[in-house]
Amino acid sequence: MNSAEDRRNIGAGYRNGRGGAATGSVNKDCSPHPSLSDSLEGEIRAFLTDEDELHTYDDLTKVNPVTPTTVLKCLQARYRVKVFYTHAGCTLVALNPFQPIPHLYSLDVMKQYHCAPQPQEFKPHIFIVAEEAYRNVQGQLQPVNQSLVVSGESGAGKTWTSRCLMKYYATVAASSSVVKSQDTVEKIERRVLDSNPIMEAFGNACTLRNNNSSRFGKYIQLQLDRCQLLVGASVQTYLLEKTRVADQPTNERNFHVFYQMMKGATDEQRKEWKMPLGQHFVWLPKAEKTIEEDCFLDTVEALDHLGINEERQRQIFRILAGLLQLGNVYFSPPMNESQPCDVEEHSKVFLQRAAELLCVPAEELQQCFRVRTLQAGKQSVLKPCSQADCGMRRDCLAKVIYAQLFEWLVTFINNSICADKSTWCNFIGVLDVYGFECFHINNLEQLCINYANEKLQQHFVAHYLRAQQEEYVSEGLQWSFVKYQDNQSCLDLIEGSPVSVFSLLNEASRLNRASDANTFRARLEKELRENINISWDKFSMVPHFTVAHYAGKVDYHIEGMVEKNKDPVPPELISLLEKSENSLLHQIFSEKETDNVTSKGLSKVTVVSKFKNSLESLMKILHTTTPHYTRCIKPNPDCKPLTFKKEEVIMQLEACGIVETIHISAAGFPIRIPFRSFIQRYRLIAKHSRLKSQSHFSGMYSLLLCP
Ligand SMILES: Nc1ncnc2c1ncn2[C@@H]1O[C@H](COP(=O)(O)OP(=O)(O)OP(=O)(O)O)[C@@H](O)[C@H]1O
Repeated sequence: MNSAEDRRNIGAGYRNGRGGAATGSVNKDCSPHPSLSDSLEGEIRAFLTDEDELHTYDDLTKVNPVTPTTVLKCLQARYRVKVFYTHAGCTLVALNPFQPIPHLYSLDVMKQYHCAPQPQEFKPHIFIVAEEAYRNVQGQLQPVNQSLVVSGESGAGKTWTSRCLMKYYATVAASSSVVKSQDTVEKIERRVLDSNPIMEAFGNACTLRNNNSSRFGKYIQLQLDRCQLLVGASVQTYLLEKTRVADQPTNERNFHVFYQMMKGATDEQRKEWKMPLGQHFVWLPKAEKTIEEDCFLDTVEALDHLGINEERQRQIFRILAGLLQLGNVYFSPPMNESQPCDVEEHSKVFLQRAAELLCVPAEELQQCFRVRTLQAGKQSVLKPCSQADCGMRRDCLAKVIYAQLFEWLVTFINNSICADKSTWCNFIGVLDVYGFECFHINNLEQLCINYANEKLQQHFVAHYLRAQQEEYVSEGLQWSFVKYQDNQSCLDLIEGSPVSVFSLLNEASRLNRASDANTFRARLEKELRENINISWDKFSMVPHFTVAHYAGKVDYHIEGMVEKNKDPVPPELISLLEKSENSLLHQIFSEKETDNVTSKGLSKVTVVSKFKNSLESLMKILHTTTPHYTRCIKPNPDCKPLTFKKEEVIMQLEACGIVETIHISAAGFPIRIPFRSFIQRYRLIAKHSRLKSQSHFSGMYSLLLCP
């Protein structure tokens, strides 16, 4: 990876081209011409001299010259005086304060932005983005539906921002209600907002980078009726990191809900869940740590509001308690290899408790872990599992139960908050997906997460950086192209056809034998070595491949990747769960055959295929909406209040191409209205002007330069 300094130098070649579109004077200055770079250095120095002024730049398009250094300095100056939002052309940059700033998000502030004739004239704020999207729906300009894309790395503030947006709409889109009784409106807003604590309890966890890290992606569609009132919502989730249930990375925690139960249970519940105070659970690391999100009552209250009755809640918590018990079950190798493994003596009590809580016979549960049933023609043959296999089957049971329970909850939430299609006509979508991840060891989970980020970056590039410039050219405007980093070749590497990392992974997953990491690595190298985005460290002993993502290089370990992609569930486990006397568990596993779990326990669809399909559906939705981008920035890696680390920030700014965005925004035409709407709207005032004749317009849109 380049150092921050290197990248700063690359970026420093750009200059502000404000107002330059018409004259074609946008300088993409990548030339090493000494006099040019000298003069740029001079301009930068001159701009930075007036330090007291730097925080006043509400919109980075006004910075001159626009370079990574000048942009960074302005953001730093603003952060110092506790100004956290800044416009960057079409994007809003949100710096995480890492401390509560209540006055910034009060009801009064919401109302101010909502009621202002020109909210853009107010200080930059996430409410401007929210209000702009809302007014676009009111204005019915095509495309009417809106998407608010919130991106940034882990801990940057995406979930926080999404919650804030939802609260905004729950306030402004309901408070003007006169049509519905206060009761109904309150109920739907409340339900929509209550979906957050539930999904966060079950889908978020404390990681090294964020105490409340979302371990899944979500797109929330807020449904608006003809009067732009919030009448419902629906949630689409993406790729829950279910491995965390049975395997928590060092110094990280399991999903919040387990800690909430452990800390918030009443004596009676403790007894029911077989969770005595002080009991150690292997799958509950760092239980001594207390965080804000450990509040069990909030989750229960939200479950109540969403209409999950007491009995259902009991079933949910019993299942979760059963999973915790499973984590304490260990196996020892048998004396004789032809015999199944033994459950370790001190584990037996946990196996018994798990069986009771999951409402399945303990004997059968034990058998499922220790013995595999093989089909030989019409005959079934029983084969003892190795010690490692027993552990894998235990983990697999926990993961499949947790993932299906999460899915059931999301479906329940949707049934509870989704409005009837006849009652809503437009929507505002809020997208909050996990940020780009690069750990010491990365595997399939990180590959999928980073692939999702590549897709979103591509959407931004295609929608804004490329399409906008192409449009100026097609409109016959004089425009010199601003260079940007296009990530298409990285996407081709990951998902392209006929050969890509995903296609090769799927090919290896289809083979009916255990995969070998070195063989897979050799296959990748043979097929993909031409692609500039993939490389290998020749001296590494660990089978891996390195992908150059738009946000940086990531090494992926291959060991276990193919198995993860298959995500097989032994059929015995599913058959056992179908028999559970916990009616929720029984319902989850017997009512429907999900994509990945069939009654035969086999995976029909690989993880990457399923993920790719769900992302493609998301992209289709995004393409039919008007997007609004918010880039959340994490000012320091330690989540310390009001601490701004330049190196951290510059890397994030560069990764999302903020300088290029500012250039294009500054030089371009920020307002675009389709001709038909433009003429409809302004015909009246143009009686004698050329507007009457469409022949004067060559392109699709009226492009307006802001003053
Ligand atoms: N505008 C804000 N005001 C105050 N605190 C904030 C704000 N935005 C974020 N935070 C703080 O930063 C923490 C991390 O934010 P958040 O959980 O939204 O990050 P994220 O980008 O969603 O991370 P991940 O990708 O790991 O889910 C929050 O828990 C909150 O404490």
